Amino acid sequence: MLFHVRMDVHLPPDLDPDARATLLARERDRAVELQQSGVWPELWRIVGEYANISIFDVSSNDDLHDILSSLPLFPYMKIQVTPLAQHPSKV
Ligand SMILES: O=C(O)CC1=CCC(=O)O1
Repeated sequence: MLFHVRMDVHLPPDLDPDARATLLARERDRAVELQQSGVWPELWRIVGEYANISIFDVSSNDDLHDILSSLPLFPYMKIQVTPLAQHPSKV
């Protein structure tokens, strides 16, 4: 099952710089792990925003929820999920 996911990151402005760096490194490691496993085939920065557009390829809604909530930045992101289906005109 494919899902289009938009993640908007809202880190607290007063977050300790070391804690911020550690959090972002953990997020990157987890994102790389999920990309290498094949469940996160697309990850794009939205120009001019601290946000991304991603495609996830997972087995269920629950699987996607578990994956998104495993992200270290999950507490600091607004996430919008759009389930995708086949388009009849796609060649
Ligand atoms: O920077 C972002 O868009 C949030 C994020 C998701 C995966 C990652 O490495 O950063």
